[in-house]
Amino acid sequence: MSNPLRLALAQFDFPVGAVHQNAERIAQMIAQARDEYGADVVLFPELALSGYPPEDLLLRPGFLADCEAAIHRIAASTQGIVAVVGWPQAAGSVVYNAASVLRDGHVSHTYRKRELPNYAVFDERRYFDVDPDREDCVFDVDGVQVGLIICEDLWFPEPLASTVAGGAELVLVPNASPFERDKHAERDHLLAQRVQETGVGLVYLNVVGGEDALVFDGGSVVADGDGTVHPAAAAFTDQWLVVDFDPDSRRFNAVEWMEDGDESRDALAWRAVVRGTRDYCRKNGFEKVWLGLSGGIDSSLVLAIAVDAIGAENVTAVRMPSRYTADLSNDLAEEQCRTQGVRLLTLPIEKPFEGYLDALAEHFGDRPVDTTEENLQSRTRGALLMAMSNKFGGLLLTTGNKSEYAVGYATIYGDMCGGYAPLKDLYKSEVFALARWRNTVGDEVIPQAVIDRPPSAELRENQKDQDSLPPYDVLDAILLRYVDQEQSYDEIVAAGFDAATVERVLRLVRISEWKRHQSAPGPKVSRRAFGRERRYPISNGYRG
Ligand SMILES: NC(=O)c1ccc[n+]([C@@H]2O[C@H](COP(=O)([O-])OP(=O)(O)OC[C@H]3O[C@@H](n4cnc5c(N)ncnc54)[C@H](O)[C@@H]3O)[C@@H](O)[C@H]2O)c1
Ligand SMILES: Nc1ncnc2c1ncn2[C@@H]1O[C@H](COP(=O)(O)O)[C@@H](O)[C@H]1O
Ligand SMILES: N[C@@H](CCC(=O)O)C(=O)O
Ligand SMILES: O=P(O)(O)OP(=O)(O)O
Repeated sequence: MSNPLRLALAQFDFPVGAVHQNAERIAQMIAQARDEYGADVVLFPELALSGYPPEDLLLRPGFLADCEAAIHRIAASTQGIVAVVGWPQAAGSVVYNAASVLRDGHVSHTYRKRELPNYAVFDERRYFDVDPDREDCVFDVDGVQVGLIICEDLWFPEPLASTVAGGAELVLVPNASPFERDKHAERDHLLAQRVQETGVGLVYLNVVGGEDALVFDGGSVVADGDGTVHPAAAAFTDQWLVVDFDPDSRRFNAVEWMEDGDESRDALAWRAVVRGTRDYCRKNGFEKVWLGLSGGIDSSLVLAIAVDAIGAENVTAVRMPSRYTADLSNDLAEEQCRTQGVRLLTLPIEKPFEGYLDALAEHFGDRPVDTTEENLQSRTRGALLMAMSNKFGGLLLTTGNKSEYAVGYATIYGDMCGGYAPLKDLYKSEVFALARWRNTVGDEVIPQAVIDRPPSAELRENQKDQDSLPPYDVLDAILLRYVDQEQSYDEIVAAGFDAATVERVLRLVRISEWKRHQSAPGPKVSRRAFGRERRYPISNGYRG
């Protein structure tokens, strides 16, 4: 009979680039895991020391040297416990995505990741090398053989199989796996499969927190050697997870483990956009946010996200009526702010808009009114909102959704003004669904009338989105196939969509690439987000 091994897993946020602060925190956490939880082993997420993804910071020799110095400082303070810490390890002219085993004041082992993800949001081969020796990492902790692999290694059978062949009874897997709707089920399936292949106990620890356009959900999990995958830890929640591993049965027993209350797709998506917004503000030094509130669904949802993210007292909504703004728009904006306790300012745009028109009149002559004047209203709002954020501080949130970004249905330097776009990776149909879901939790923060009214830019008399775009259910279905699933024009038409509509939508997506290149970041929620994941050329001759 062997004694159980106590493991403390640090499901926390380790901000990118904050090497010194991360190192200090990691050292404190190691002591806490030992003293408060009596842990034998404490595990940190992938590249916890540098944060993930450190991107081109990895090209700076000084950054790599700081990481190396920090890992040795942490090691020197590690006594009475084994700590596993992820960091970027430079060795001559190459860099490894590494995790080191720290104990008794020194680095006892360093494992180098073998499978470097280079797809979707990942570009690890730009920065890291694979060690040609591909050595496994297995170390002894109180008679238990503990193995170590890193994130993508688990998605291939070989690294785990060879670690187990090297004697591991328990394998630690630190991760930096960004949130994506539907990924949880895939992860659980993967873990079950690997455990069934090897019979080893598996610890999957994921980092948590928003980092620009990525949000890491945590959602860490352990799997027994007999194939049982335990319930995941609460997603988007910073917490210590403490488990005992029994080497005889190869089973885990939770000591401290908070699970999710609601793991539905909408609940997770909500928490992703809220966490992404909160962490973007926090990591960039913003306590307060601004937004233009129109009485439409997008700005209404962004308001609710902002309130959940940083608190009603830190949000200012601005309604900015024009000659085309319906009374209902102004009333609904007021109702939302009242329900949520948000400060509402009113800044009519009529006068500055008139001023622009006057200034341009001589040059425009008798040219007919067109989208120029429509966009000018949006730009007037953008200029005023940026002025408010300049004068009083705070971040302007921009309210565009994935459907609008896809087809360029937004005014550049107008409503696209702003530093962060919470809805950027949610199609309009998903915006509606999420608004309905949010209303099921507590107060009805998005008035039903906002959900029911037809979307409108209100930039001309009686304007409706549907005058210029296909109905959103059709548009989003085409976009999902074209953008998220990489289907061709022929495939989409073969699926039953009207050929002329498909051609129009695909053309709009193509010609608005330049707008997306200039757009604010927003949290990835889907399998194929614009930005670092879907990188298309602006000048692009491909049709298909
Ligand atoms: N969400 C909404 O409901 C909403 C809000 C505002 C505007 N809108 C709509 O969005 C549309 C915006 O109109 P728009 O796109 O013609 O105006 P825009 O001003 O956003 O973009 C047009 C301008 O972009 C520039 N441009 C075009 N292609 C370019 C390229 N490849 N590289 C660099 N610059 C380039 C040109 O200078 C052109 O004047 C309008 O139909 C408006 O009603 C919708
Ligand atoms: N009347 C308005 N008051 C404040 N903010 C507004 C108003 N109209 C539009 N906005 C802002 O612009 C975006 C995009 O508007 P669409 O209605 O989608 O064109 C909106 O979300 C507000 O932030
Ligand atoms: N396939 C992995 C790769 C992550 C990584 O190696 O960082 C994921 O998405 O979770
Ligand atoms: O951007 P909003 O809030 O004005 O929503 P809609 O475009 O649906 O009117």
